[in-house]
Amino acid sequence: MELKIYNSKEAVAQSFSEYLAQLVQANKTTHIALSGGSTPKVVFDYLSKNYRDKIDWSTVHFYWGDERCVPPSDDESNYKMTVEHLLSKINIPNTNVHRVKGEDVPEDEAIVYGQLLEEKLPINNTLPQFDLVILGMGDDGHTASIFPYNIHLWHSENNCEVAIHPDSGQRRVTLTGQVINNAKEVAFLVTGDSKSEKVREIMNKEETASLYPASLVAPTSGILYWFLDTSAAKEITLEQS
Ligand SMILES: O=C1O[C@H](COP(=O)(O)O)[C@@H](O)[C@H](O)[C@H]1O
Repeated sequence: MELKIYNSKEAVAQSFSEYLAQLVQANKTTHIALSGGSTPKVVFDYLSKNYRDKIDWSTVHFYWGDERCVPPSDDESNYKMTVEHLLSKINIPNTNVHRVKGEDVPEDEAIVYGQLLEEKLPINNTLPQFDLVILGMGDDGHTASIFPYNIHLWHSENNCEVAIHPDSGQRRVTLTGQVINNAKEVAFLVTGDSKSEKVREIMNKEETASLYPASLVAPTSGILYWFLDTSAAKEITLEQS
């Protein structure tokens, strides 16, 4: 695990964008699972402004680590956020964008999307393998759409599951642990004060950390990055990091 800490959200976006550009350049095709949330939005803005012509987007295929079960025109849609902040501003073929159909019946879409991953991605260790899974972490320690109260979904034998947001009751389709931990590389993007407690518990390997799905992210490849700003990282103790 590699911890990368920067002074601001913008500096996180800059560093992550450099990392992404190098990864794409090193591969003929790069399959990436995207995250929703506040930090990816800043990263997408940075990429669209600074890497519009510096990345060959035709070699990149985008998927989603989780999606809210709403139509793609809904403000809650992770796909819509990505279109507005990145996809509409770069030159990427539509055929390279593999969205979760949030408007379909969630239980059906979880199966369909799991099959799509098996068709589109290389299979390694009998499972679809992303080159990169980008993750956020909620204030409650959730990642993708696996929440502390339904942490058992992480261990599902399916590629995707339906999860329900604990407060809003909103249904979501989410990747499960077997696919996330099978990725070649996984990168968390986490910023802001409200994340610092959970970041500390996870980084310091405190007993409570096991309650949080984000603590279960441990790709078998061993390549895991946490891109943090100083606000999110402020409670990590030096000797533990
Ligand atoms: O609901 C979601 O939240 C998490 C974390 O988002 P953040 O705004 O707290 O950074 C995100 O990873 C996930 O994709 C999204 O659907």
